[in-house]
Amino acid sequence: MFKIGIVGCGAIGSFISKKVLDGTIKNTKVVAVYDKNLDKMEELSKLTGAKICKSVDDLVKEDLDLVVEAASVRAVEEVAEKSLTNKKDVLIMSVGALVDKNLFLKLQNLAKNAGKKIYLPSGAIGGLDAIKAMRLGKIKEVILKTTKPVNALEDALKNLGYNVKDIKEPVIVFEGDVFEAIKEFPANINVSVTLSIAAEFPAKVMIVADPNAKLNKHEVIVKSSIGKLKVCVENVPFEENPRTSALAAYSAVRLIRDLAEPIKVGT
Ligand SMILES: NC(=O)C1=CN([C@@H]2O[C@H](COP(=O)(O)OP(=O)(O)OC[C@H]3O[C@@H](n4cnc5c(N)ncnc54)[C@H](OP(=O)(O)O)[C@@H]3O)[C@@H](O)[C@H]2O)C=CC1
Ligand SMILES: O=C([O-])CC(=O)C(=O)O
Repeated sequence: MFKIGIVGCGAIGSFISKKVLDGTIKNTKVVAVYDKNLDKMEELSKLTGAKICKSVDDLVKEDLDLVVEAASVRAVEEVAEKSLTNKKDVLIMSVGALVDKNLFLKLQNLAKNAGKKIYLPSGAIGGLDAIKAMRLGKIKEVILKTTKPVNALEDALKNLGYNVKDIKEPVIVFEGDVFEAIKEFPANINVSVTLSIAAEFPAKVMIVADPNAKLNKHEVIVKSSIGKLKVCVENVPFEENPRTSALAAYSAVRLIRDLAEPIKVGT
């Protein structure tokens, strides 16, 4: 039996758990959960039978094959560092944290020394398989244009001083590099960091708030010496958390399920 611990019992953590329970992810059990939100943690524990942990320290001491971080950019350093130090593989959803080169290198070294893996799912975008291959040529430009409904961007927009009720037509609310993008939209644009890590090239990012949009749209463009890639995904958002695309959670489910598969498809 493959044993998982989950930090962050929100939309993605709960979805992964349901896919363990319904057998989409086979021979697997969610054995431990942790969340700073007690209600969500208790709810997920009730659903899965997993042990409620008092802290990340408690969770990583359990007998686990994989720790899933599905909490927040701010949680990543503690969760990943403690997982690897305690000889556990870790899957990171809040990939945005890895925009910090020092953290990226620290975790990479910890993983190497522990003989453990850090998994970064494709999340809410597509095309990383091709981009990773293109990277072996010369990457010239990486662009991500994200369009989300206004309510999906609400927290970040309020912090930036927008009165969200005044947004009546599509507005470009951000244009800049991946480093600024994840700082200003930490819960909305993790994908820009995943993309930049896959390409090993910093993405240019544009974020559009569209009051008429119903879907989370990500348009990825990569220009390289090997060719040009254009991928556009239009994702259904989660009801429980409209900031998050369903595809992001499905991508994590697929990654965990594939760990046990003998045949690997895609780069
Ligand atoms: N890689 C990708 O493509 C994508 C990544 N994401 C990222 O994945 C993560 C999970 O997303 P989602 O499930 O939708 O988010 P949710 O907000 O639905 O769930 C996150 C849960 O984690 C809790 N939490 C936050 N910080 C901590 C912490 N430091 N320690 C313990 N618990 C914590 C939250 O508590 P509370 O509610 O009290 O804040 C909440 O219960 C987010 O960081 C999100 O930005 C999302 C979509 C795509
Ligand atoms: O789910 C999405 O559409 C993307 C997202 O929130 C993120 O990358 O943080």
